[in-house]
Amino acid sequence: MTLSADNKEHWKLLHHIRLIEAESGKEGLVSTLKELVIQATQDKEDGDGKKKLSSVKPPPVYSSQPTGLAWKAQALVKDLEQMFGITPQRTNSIKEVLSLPFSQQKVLMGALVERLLTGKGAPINDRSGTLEATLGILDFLGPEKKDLVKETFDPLIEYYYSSIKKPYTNYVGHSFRTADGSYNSINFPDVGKAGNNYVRVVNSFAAANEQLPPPHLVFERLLKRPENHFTPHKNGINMLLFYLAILVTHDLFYTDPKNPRRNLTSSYLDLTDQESVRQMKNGLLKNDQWFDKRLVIQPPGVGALLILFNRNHNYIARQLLDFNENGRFTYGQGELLATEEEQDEELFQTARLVNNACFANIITHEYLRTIFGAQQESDFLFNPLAKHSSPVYGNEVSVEFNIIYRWHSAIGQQDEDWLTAVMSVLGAAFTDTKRRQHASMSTPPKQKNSDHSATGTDQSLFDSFIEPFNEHFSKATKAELEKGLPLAGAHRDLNTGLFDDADLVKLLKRGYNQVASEIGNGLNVPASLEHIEIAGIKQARALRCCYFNEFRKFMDLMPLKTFEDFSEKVEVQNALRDLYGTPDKVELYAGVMVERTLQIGLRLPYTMTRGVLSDAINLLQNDRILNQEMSPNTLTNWGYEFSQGDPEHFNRVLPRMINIHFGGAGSRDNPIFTPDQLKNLFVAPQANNA
Ligand code: HEM
Ligand SMILES: [Ca+2]
Repeated sequence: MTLSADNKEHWKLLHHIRLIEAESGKEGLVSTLKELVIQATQDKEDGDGKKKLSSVKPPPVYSSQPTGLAWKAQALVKDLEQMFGITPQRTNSIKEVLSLPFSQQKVLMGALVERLLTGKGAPINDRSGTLEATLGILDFLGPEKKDLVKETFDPLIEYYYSSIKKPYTNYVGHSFRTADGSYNSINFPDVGKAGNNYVRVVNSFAAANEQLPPPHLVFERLLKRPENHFTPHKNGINMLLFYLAILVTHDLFYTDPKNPRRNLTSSYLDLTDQESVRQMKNGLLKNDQWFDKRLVIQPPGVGALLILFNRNHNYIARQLLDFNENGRFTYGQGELLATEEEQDEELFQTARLVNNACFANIITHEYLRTIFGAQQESDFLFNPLAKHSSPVYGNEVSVEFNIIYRWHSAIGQQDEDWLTAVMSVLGAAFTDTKRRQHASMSTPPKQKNSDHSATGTDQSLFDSFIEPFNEHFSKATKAELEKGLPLAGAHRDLNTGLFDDADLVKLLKRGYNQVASEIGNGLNVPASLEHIEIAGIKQARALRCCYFNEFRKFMDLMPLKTFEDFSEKVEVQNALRDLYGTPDKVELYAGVMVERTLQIGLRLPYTMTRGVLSDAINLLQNDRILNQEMSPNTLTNWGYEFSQGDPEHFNRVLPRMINIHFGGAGSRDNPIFTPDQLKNLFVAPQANNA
């Protein structure tokens, strides 16, 4: 009998053999295997007349298709198995394999082992008999075949070993976040912890610029928005998006007023610092309260948005206890939780993670989509968490990202006016603060990367602002202030401490209706931020940040060669020339702010975009909790389901949160946001209709 291309089975086999031969470079395989097939066919015809080659079943359809050599080997081995009947029962066929020259045995065994290992991305069918076949063959090998055993088994040992990743990244009992962000990485528990120094990502090796321009000139000539020169955002992005951005940046950056190298908050998107506003009962937070006093001078819509998360936490905690899945929140004798305190802790931590999952949902479904210019109701989803990673190192924010995340140029007209008013009241206190801060920059750098002596976050600086601020802007009564920090334009119920839903919605709407400013090209930062920006420039210098072009090179971007490449505004090009002389001497702070912008979505300057995306992906993928604990197992079935968003809104959770938590402000006939508005919350309505 000869192999014939007319016979479907033969043809298929020959085809596989040729492919394997071509890819493996093992010449002579075809002829040897041909002989084998002939023998096998005769064997079948002789020994078992009913079973003709043509009656051999075609290879099964694999539910998932591995690619490349692995797939071909898989198909080949399947065919060979069926023809030879290589099973532990068919020892004759195995002997035939062993009678092959050594080089061909290796190829055949290699194909079998490869078949065992073709799980990359596609699940392995462990019922295929391949393991039995391989072991069946090895069973026959005497000591003279030990090389073949080794070649067959080495990859298997390596394979079995490597399916459990080292170092271990998760321990039982570490499902919850710690208050200060430590132990996010089990292996490097200090990484990303509140109180650490900023990381330096880009080392500078260029000569220092000994003629740095005075910071006030950098602000004046490159950053400051000239009076009455507001440029509305060309894609109509509204301030609500930037309120969300402010929550993100406040969660990641909180420079110690006494030490510009140090970050007082954790480097994870974990809605940090909630411990101090806990009720310490039933896992609840105090009504409409938050910890971070820095938010008081922000546009009040930022506080309203944060309250949305506070209310979300309490809603989640109540639901968790209500459902009490598998009795996991019951306490008492014979229960998992012994005391009411343990119940509070378990509920608090679980609710915190569900809330955190909602925050992550909003980052991927609203924030990143907007940055990229996709509609929120869209199939496009840029989700760095989609494939669960096994983060070893954790995340630590850097001085570079602190700079490229300062989007003060985006501030809209209404919020600019608000800030001008705030600064005119608090200005003196603020400037004074900054002066003290600068004095501390001249102290010699600490060698250690964190200061463990600090306990908690010192907010005393902001305490002095609260009273004059309240007097001028929120006008909360003493009784109201006892219920929590003030918010301009909103009042608390004296019994519950809750703000009025309608007040909060008004504040959110102020952001929703307000078009932001263009961000890049320079000359867009409101004048009232002068002191804040100057402090930022000085901080970047004190921390010896790299040059703008060094940062670009680090990010694999072409350095800019001319000042025309920087900004489209001629006055900015000229100012850069006057202040820095040559493009390579432009400092990172100024460079990222004045650069030309992408045309889509948020229209961020190019280098900022590149940096922010690298940062965001590292932030999300290096967070153990976001990668490994966002499951029904940790969040409960209900909690997980809730955090996955509303299928009717492309799995966004934000519309549901607004309707549940600010529900008192709307009705069926007069919803808080119309269905159309809900589809795109981050484009101002006037721009949306344009
Ligand atoms: C809308 C009104 C805003 C106000 C009133 C405001 C105010 C401030 C103030 C006062 C500081 C200095 C804090 C200090 O040095 O102690 C600051 C820093 C900062 N701002 Fe803003 N900001 C606003 C918007 C934004 C936006 C939209 C972003 C970007 C998403 C942003 C990102 C940052 C960052 C990253 C810092 C550095 C934080 C640190 O190092 O602690 N800000 N801002
Ligand atoms: Ca944080």
